[in-house]
Amino acid sequence: MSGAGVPDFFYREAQRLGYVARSAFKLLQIQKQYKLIKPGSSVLDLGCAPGAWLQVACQSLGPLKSGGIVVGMDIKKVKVPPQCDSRVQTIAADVLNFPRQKIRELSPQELGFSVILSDMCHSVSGITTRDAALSAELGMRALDLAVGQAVLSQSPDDDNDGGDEVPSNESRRGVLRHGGHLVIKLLESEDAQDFARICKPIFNKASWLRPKATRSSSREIYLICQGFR
Ligand SMILES: C[S@@+](CC[C@H](N)C(=O)[O-])C[C@H]1O[C@@H](n2cnc3c(N)ncnc32)[C@H](O)[C@@H]1O
Repeated sequence: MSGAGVPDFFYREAQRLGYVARSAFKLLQIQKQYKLIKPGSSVLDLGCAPGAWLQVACQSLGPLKSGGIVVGMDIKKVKVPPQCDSRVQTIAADVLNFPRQKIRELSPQELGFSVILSDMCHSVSGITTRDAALSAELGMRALDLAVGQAVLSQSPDDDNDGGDEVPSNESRRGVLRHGGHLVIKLLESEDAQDFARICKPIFNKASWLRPKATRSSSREIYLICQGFR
């Protein structure tokens, strides 16, 4: 629905095409422009409910015989939606607390994922600074899960003064494969700009996208990071 409660173009299109939510069109646009998911890709979809990105990710893998896998995680229980095949599985868990090693174990041969998508967000309170801080917390968890603390601690934005607990080997290693891609949803803010500063040196390319299906009232923006170094 649109903000005024009137079904908008993307809502009607989602219904017509069998997508469980209009958000499908955001990932469809990302796929059209960046072609991140390829036949055989292993995809981790963080914040996957109600499952529209699972549908688009599964379609992007191509026919069943091309292989690939899509693992969706959400704090809510998610039923694998229609149009998805046996390559899609979902897990109900809080991404902020779920152990990284358990996520790795869900990837093919425990080698990590080739694409990590984070569309996670809290329900918006309307308090701009609070919403931006919560969005940055979820975005930072996605980035940390993907690249690991070993990489983040080399970032010029890392403010670790040496007094923090030394991370275990496990937390130092991310679950994104080298050459892999990461998409993070954020709300526009100063914090969001820090993500680009951190990601530019550790990926071949990092760029911002505001998909056409984003509602005009929303401050959401996606950081598209390609080619993990
Ligand atoms: C905008 S929705 C995602 C829509 C989804 N990409 C789709 O197309 O169907 C954001 C999701 O993030 C989830 N979320 C928020 N915080 C989370 C957390 N800590 N762990 C897991 N999921 C979380 C919410 O439950 C919500 O379902």
